[in-house]
Amino acid sequence: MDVAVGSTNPVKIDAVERTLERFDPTVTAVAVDSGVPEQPWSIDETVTGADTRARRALEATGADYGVGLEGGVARLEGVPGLSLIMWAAVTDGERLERGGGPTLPLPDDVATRLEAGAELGPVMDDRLGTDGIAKDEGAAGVLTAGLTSRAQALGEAVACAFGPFVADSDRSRPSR
Ligand SMILES: O=c1[nH]c(=O)c2ncn([C@@H]3O[C@H](COP(=O)(O)OP(=O)(O)OP(=O)(O)O)[C@@H](O)[C@H]3O)c2[nH]1
Ligand SMILES: [Mg+2]
Repeated sequence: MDVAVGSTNPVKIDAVERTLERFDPTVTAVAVDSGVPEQPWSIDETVTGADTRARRALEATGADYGVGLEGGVARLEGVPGLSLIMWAAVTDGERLERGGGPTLPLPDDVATRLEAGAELGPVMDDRLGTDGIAKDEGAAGVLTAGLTSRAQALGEAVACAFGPFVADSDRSRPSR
């Protein structure tokens, strides 16, 4: 199975490789433009970024599947404060399916800086004195003290978006 990922961020490649391990995939990283701002600010923008990355990765390679992963922030109805969200899109060139990853609360000082126009990765680096945390454990790892990691969190989104292509549709349908 050939899978093209619309990013060169190693953490996104890792998320796809570890999630699809059972299919022994050949995973190719493709630099594409997400078509949305570097820091998406809504579910809509985040999902659109994931969709565009998936389509462009597939177009650029002719792989079996294109995968797009996008991180964003959003104020969610019923959830106080600013949330970190992540979405995946998978396409085989005909259909496109989407899946969401975990949602994390962002600390108020981080939210304030994002509201002023900053991007999450650099804000986290500045706060921690690190360089490139988004390519490593990510905000998801830091804000959970390692209980999850960015690769693991993104992997859940990949699994949910990939499911419709590989699940047995009869068995996955609820029986009645
Ligand atoms: O979903 C996430 N989970 C995390 O744990 C995390 N830690 C940092 N960020 C930041 O979120 C912004 C958009 O992310 P993003 O999808 O554009 O990724 P990216 O910029 O790292 O890679 P890419 O654009 O080269 O593919 C960027 O500022 C990332 O640094 C995370 N996003
Ligand atoms: Mg980015």
